[in-house]
Amino acid sequence: MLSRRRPASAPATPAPARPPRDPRQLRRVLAYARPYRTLLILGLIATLISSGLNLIFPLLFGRLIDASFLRVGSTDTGPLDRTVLALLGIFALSSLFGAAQSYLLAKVGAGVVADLRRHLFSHLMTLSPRFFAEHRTGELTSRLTADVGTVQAVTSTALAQAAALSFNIVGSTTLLVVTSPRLSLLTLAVIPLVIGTAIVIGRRIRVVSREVQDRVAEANASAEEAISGVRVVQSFTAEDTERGRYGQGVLASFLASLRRARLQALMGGVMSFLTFASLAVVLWYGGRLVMGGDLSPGGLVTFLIYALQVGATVAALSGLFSQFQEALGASGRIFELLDERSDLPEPARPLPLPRAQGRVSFEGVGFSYGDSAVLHDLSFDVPAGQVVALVGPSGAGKTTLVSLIPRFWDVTDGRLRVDGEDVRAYALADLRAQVGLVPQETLLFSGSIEENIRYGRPDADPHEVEAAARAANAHGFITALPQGYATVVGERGVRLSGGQRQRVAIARALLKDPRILILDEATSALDNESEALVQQALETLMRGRTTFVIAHRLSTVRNADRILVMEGGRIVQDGSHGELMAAGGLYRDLYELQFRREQEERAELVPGVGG
Ligand SMILES: Nc1ncnc2c1ncn2[C@@H]1O[C@H](COP(=O)(O)OP(=O)(O)OP(=O)(O)O)[C@@H](O)[C@H]1O
Repeated sequence: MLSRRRPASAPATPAPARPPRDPRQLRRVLAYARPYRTLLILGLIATLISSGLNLIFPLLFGRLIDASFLRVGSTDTGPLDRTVLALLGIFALSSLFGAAQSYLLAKVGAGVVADLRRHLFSHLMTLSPRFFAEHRTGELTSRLTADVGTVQAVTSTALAQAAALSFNIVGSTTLLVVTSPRLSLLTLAVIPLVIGTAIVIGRRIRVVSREVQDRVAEANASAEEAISGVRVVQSFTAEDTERGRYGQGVLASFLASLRRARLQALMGGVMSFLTFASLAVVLWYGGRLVMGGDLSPGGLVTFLIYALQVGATVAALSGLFSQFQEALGASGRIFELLDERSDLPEPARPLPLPRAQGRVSFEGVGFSYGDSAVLHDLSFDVPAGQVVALVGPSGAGKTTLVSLIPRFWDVTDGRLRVDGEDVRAYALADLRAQVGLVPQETLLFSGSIEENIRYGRPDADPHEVEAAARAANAHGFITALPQGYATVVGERGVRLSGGQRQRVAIARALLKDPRILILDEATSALDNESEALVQQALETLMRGRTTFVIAHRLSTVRNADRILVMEGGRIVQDGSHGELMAAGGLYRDLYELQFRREQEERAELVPGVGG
């Protein structure tokens, strides 16, 4: 793609600013659960029923104890039998509702995650190259996977759990007090201690959790770069460098995870100590009440179970609290992306552009990437159908110039017109539908060759696909493949040669039939036969279209209607090959340096060709 090249000076991914952890975000997250509200409410009801049932069983347990232990020697097992039956019934119902809850809520969670991922991805697709120059791919995919996953729980299980736990805590505390007010006072004294610990340690855990996520995202980003550029890595035998880079990322996330694990262990330890210590105290004091005849043994058991329930509920609530906080962090990062707006504004009332003629005019165009001015005061007019070659030293701004035409970037100064109207007056999609792009490095998507050719016009019929492939000199090699047009090409079309990939890309552009064409000529040499086929295909493609070609080959330059010579972001020469040769200057220098050699090599390779 035109925006592919990121020079060394391009801004590295800035350290992500901490997104505001605004509790209002939760409402935004919950909005994603809205389409599933029926399921959510059913899940909530199931949760409440099952936790309500859980409130009854300690009572029955107490009764069970009194019905057996206090009746040593009695033969009437009736009360015991009935109590056990009731217990079994309650367990059965509670498990049933528990299962219903878990399924219903999982369904909500999965639905929310799917929607959020789709939404986030579709939003990312609207953003401009500027955004992608500032964010690393791995970081973005990590938002799509890890962060969305973190948010999932909140919209489903965590929400229901919070409701159930709150219900539970009110219920079991009330029953606790009813069972024994004096014991309750003692037990409830522990609770502030538990909550205090949970808040203090929980806050640290949240900070560290966020760090874990950040480190994982960074490690992902470097893995992604190394994997997608594995050939470059291997060709530079830079495996160790990459191993080191990724290893460091993994180490950082490992260390952060360890810190989190330590805090979690501390929290768990403190909590369980508090739980068991208060249990011991309750047993001690409760035992004295039973000895004094103020409480039955069954009553003490009932009390103990309620007390345990209260403790467990408080612990669960604190866990839930940190889960909510984590989700708040993750949703912050997600909404940060969702709030990112493309810096390419769409006109409120776009001009229609059914089929452009293809006239392109630059009027005093200037362009800066951020603060660095790259193009200065460019003015020229290209009539429809003309072939313009752009030549100039590296970094002169050729790629930048052509990427203004489909509005990958907007001009900073002046005006760029297509068919006499400012490009910003058209709908972006309409404008881009008129512009075809054949980049230097062909990107084929994973899928069949046919799908790849059809990419720019999904509704094309198979005949049109074939006609485009024929015109691009690709039909021959495609039909020679075992599966023909249905042959699946790898992630980056690795199973095709460079020249074949280019011809598929040319077929793709032909099928789209754009009025304006941008070619970034490949610099890497193809063998002569392949090059001739590609060249021929390109000529077919250029026919009748306004073409801008970033030219690296002499033949392209010489056949162009017009050559724009760029240097330092300005057009320094403008004319045909003959005119520019006659005029002398940069073009002739470039010609002598760059193209003359090509000409000579050719002459040596193929006697009689060249000249
Ligand atoms: N995304 C970007 N952010 C910041 N600066 C950029 C960006 N892309 C290009 N530049 C800078 O803009 C200048 C022009 O780059 P451009 O790629 O347009 O040159 P070019 O003539 O196409 O070079 P080449 O022939 O090497 O491809 C260079 O100095 C480059 O460093």
